[in-house]
Formats: sequence, C-alpha cells, structure tokens
Amino acid sequence: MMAIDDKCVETDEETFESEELREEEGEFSNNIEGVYLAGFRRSLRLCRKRSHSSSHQQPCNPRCPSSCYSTLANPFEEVVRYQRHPDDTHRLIALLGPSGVGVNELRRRLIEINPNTFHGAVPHTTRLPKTYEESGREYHFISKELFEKMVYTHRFLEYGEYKGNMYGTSIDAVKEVLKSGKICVIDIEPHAIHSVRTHELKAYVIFVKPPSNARMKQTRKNAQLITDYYVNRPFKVEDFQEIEDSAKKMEHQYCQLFDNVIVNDGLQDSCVQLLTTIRRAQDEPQWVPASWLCPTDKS
Ligand SMILES: Nc1ncnc2c1ncn2[C@@H]1O[C@H](COP(=O)(O)OP(=O)(O)OP(=O)(O)O)[C@@H](O)[C@H]1O
Repeated sequence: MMAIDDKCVETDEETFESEELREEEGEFSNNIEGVYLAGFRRSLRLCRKRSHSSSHQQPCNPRCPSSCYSTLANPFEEVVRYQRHPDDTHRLIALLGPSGVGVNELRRRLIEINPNTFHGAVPHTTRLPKTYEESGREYHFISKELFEKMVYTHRFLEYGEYKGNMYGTSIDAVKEVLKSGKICVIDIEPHAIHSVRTHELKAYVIFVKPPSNARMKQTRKNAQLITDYYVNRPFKVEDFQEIEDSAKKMEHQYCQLFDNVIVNDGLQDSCVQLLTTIRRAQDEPQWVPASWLCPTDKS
C-alpha cells in the first residue's frame, strides 16, 4: 500500500512562453527539416496559465487548481508489481518539473539522440498552419468546433488557450506513438498527472528536479532562459530561487505520484540517467496502481 498525502498547496502561476514568438521570428522555420520534427517541443508551452487537464475531479478548494480531490478521497492507493510484456506497447513517459529546470532540453535531447526509439505526441491546435507546417507533423490543425468536441469527450490529457487559439495534447496522439512501437515522451503540468496515470497509458512519471542553487549557477552559466517576450536571456539568481521554490511546492504536493526523480545537474549525466530510468521503466518490474491491472472503473 502506498500512502497518498492529503496536502493541497497553492501553486505558482506558470509563465507564458515564447514559442509562438520564436516561431514568428523564424527560429523553427529556419531549422533543417529533419530537426523540426513534431514532438520536439513542449506541447503546451504557450498556454500554461490557462491549461486544463482531462481529469474531472473537483478541486479540493477553490484556490487549488489541481486534481487533489482523488488523493483526499483516497488517501491510500493499492499497488501491485507490474512487468510490461515485451509485446505490449511501451509505457508513456511523462516528464514534469518547474519551468526552467530543463524538462524540454532533456526531452529534446532524448528524441534527438534516438529518434527511432523515442517520439513526442503531436499536439492539436486551432491556429492556422504556417507555410512550412504540415498537419500531423508539427501539429494536428483542427477547427475550434472539433477541438471543443474533443474537450467535451475528454480526448485531451491537457489543453489550454494562447492568443485566442487552443492547444492540446490528445490521448490519441500519445496512443499513435505507442502503437508505432516507439516510446512516447511528453511533458506535463502537475495537474495532468492524474490524466496520464491510467490503465491505458500506464504512465511512468519522472520529476525533473533542480540541483542546489550553487550548482544551478555553475551549470547554467552559459544557458539561456526562454522568456515571455521576444528574447531568451541568461539566468539570474532570482530565477534559480524561483525554480527551487517551485520544485519544492511541486514535490510537496505530488511526490507520491512520481515514479522517479532526476536531479538535472550536468546535462550529459542527466541524459544518461533519464535513458537508464526509461529502460528500467519499460523492462523491469515496477509498482503500479492495482486498478491498472484489474480495471473496474475508469482507470
Ligand atoms: N543541466 C543543464 N545544464 C545546463 N543548462 C541546462 C541544463 N538543463 C537545461 N539547461 C538549459 O536551461 C534552459 C532552460 O531549459 P528548458 O527550456 O529545457 O527548461 P524547461 O524546464 O523546459 O522550462 P520552460 O518550459 O520554461 O522552457 C535552456 O537554455 C537549456 O538548454
């Protein structure tokens, strides 16, 4: 039996990010075709502030945007040992961490290093495609009506709005990658953990944690933080503190649902750790909710 904490901590508002702006600046369009693969980018970078998950539990209080409800209602979760059969689809790999910690960098490298093994889920959007974009590659471009229908029929793991357009990661987009035999790697916001921890996706949740402030300062000396407006900029001391504070809050509220934690200190080491962790998640026995193996409800 695994204890589930019943704390409900108010989370910081996430900041918008500049993917769209960078796209408009031509950063992505200038990339060579092979590099600009769908799923390389975080699917919901643009719409964090207004993103939702598909889990429909009631929040435990009006200030708590997350789905703590189930952990309050079920303080214990029965778990069983599970070993994926080699013929079964892979488990979904869900990465999460505070903004700026390096979730996207790790995911991007993982896919870049081994594109035959790993792939991201192609997000859906209601915005119009740019000239160089192809539906099903960068995004699935769909109408607002269809997007809304998908929301109502709970087809999204997460969705949100940015500049009047909707963006979302669908369950089917994840399943498409899994059906192809690849390992689907996505990044999620904490409130979406419950949406991915299902019998169908059997997500393995990895929390990307920052190292100490001193190490962050050292390792991020030449790194650029992706900011809201137009330009990336070097990290400031306040950024490290913000990342640390945000990580603490996430960990405090959700650590019971993490399958593993990777401290993103040196990039190379973190990539190796991530690879090893994912291999183990797929090939070695792991504790999973009992409901995944004997699904009797919506799990
Ligand atoms: N271990 C590391 N060492 C040095 N630089 C790193 C490391 N991890 C990430 N970075 C750099 O830090 C910056 C922020 O990383 P990244 O964009 O992946 O953050 P993130 O967690 O996805 O947050 P956000 O969604 O806000 O971008 C990038 O410039 C990235 O290259």
